[in-house]
Amino acid sequence: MAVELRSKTPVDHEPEYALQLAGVTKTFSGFFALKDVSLTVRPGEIQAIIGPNGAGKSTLFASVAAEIAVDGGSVAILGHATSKKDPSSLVQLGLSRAFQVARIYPSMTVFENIMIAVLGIERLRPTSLGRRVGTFFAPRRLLSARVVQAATETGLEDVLSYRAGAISHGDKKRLELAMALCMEPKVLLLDEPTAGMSPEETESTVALLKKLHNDRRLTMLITEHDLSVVYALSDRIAVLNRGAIIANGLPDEIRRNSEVARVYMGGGGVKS
Ligand SMILES: Nc1ncnc2c1ncn2[C@@H]1O[C@H](COP(=O)(O)OP(=O)(O)OP(=O)(O)O)[C@@H](O)[C@H]1O
Repeated sequence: MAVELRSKTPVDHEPEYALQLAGVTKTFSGFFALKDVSLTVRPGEIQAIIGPNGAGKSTLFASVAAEIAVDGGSVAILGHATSKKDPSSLVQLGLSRAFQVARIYPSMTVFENIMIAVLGIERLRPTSLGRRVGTFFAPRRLLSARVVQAATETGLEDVLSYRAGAISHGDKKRLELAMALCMEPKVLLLDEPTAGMSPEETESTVALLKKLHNDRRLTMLITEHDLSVVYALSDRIAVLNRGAIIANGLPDEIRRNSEVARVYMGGGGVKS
């Protein structure tokens, strides 16, 4: 008689979508900042959101990060609905965010800044008993090793002892990225990752993001005004205009889309 063999532990299936927005609407005093926005991003994809000023990009990011409540529709991260969750519980779901203007502590050292992020995630980490572990019990040597690892991964190992306010603009953005990586994200939101950077800093940031994406198989949602960065990084590009997605496709499809060219660039194509 054939015996059916079954594993005793359930298989942990990866959800089909790392990020799913379904009919998301957000109004400010009756003005539609987002209008019935639906978007899906598969695990490991880099999805860009582009669009002219005021299109709704920041509102979309804030909706995904649960920093604002949406008026209609739903957002799910790795299969979990985010409604009624606060931003810190989204960290536990696997979401981290880096901002256009790096949110760091300028009077503290680079090491101390990263340590704050490491301690933050330690506090959120559940123990095998289902409790949240206190930071007091984690050996300092181990925590320090994680700080150094994040700094090395982002190219900050030589400036660990510097005051964060005194490092270059590019390094400040790397520092925020290092802090976001300490949260061990599966989905990373990147708001203008190369804003204000020199061409050299932009080039090395694009290379760093590609490397992090490959090494960690991160899903990334990115908004960026520099289209050469968008084309260099993205698997798919969605175009927002007046709160609605007017196109979403492969970089080449977006480059050739005449409606995108009309609303985004006033005609003439979407150039990198
Ligand atoms: N808190 C708010 N109160 C009122 N209106 C808002 C608020 N936040 C955004 N808006 C409006 O919603 C629309 C979308 O704004 P949003 O900042 O999301 O656009 P954006 O695409 O990020 O623009 P930019 O590229 O200039 O940063 C704009 O018309 C903006 O004025």
